[in-house]
Amino acid sequence: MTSQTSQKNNQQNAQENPPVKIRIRGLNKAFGPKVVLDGLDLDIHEGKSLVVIGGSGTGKSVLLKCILGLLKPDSGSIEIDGQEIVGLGNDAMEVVRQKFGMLFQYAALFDSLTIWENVAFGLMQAHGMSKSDAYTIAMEKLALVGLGERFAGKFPAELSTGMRKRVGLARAIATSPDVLFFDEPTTGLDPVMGDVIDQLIVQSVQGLGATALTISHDMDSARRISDRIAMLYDGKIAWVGNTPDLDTTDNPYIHQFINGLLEGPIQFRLTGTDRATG
Ligand SMILES: Nc1ncnc2c1ncn2[C@@H]1O[C@H](COP(=O)(O)OP(=O)(O)OP(=O)(O)O)[C@@H](O)[C@H]1O
Repeated sequence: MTSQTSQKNNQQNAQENPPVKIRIRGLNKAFGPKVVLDGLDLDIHEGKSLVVIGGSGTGKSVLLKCILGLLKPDSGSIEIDGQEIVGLGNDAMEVVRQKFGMLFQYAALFDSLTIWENVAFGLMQAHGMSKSDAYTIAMEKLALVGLGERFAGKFPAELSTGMRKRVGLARAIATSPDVLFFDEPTTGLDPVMGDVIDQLIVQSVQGLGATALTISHDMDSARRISDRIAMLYDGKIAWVGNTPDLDTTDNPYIHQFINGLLEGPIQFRLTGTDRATG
């Protein structure tokens, strides 16, 4: 093999298998007798967009909150850039969170702040930027999500749900974070606006070269925004793979979930109080 060929192969491998940005091993979380995460393992590769899918109450939000340091796992490991974050104190976790941008399910904007102030908030608070510099960046990010200057001075209550989501996205990318988290990004949106938000998410993640983790039960959206999909069931990852492989895998959990079938290994809960056992 020539050195050129070998270099090319190495580049290909590096593209296919970028380093792991977030490494989760043996993650456990229970609330009283209710086991939600049960020895969960997952790798999220740098610069890739991974969507965690799964039915209601399977623990997607609990997993996200553990990674964000908002919930303390009972045991297990979460490494971000090789740094263990389980057990970190508040101050140290705050420093880790500076790498993060987050779009919450209902955008979670501050009602009393204007649109540009919402976008600029993290730049000024966590990153100590001056008001005028933060304003300039906020306007750039708002323009990226299709919101012009005339929206800057409005308040969240004056905007539609879809526009608030765009503002939430502008805020999430304002600090040019390494890692972006999206919590059910299309919930509450009509299909057209859902599609628009998905496209903006893809553009934003690619534009920043960020690693993205999304939790969702909207399969159309999950397919649009992901490179990889992981399915959470019964406290563990029941399947993880490249998005195009969703349709060819013979994994029975994926087959049942994406086709919305009643028959299969997934046990549907009617009470919401007992843990699935299938
Ligand atoms: N703070 C808490 N205290 C007690 N139980 C909790 C707490 N947070 C989550 N749970 C329970 O953990 C389980 C998983 O919840 P979670 O919100 O992670 O599910 P989910 O997969 O995100 O569901 P959905 O798609 O409906 O949002 C649920 O049974 C929920 O009631």
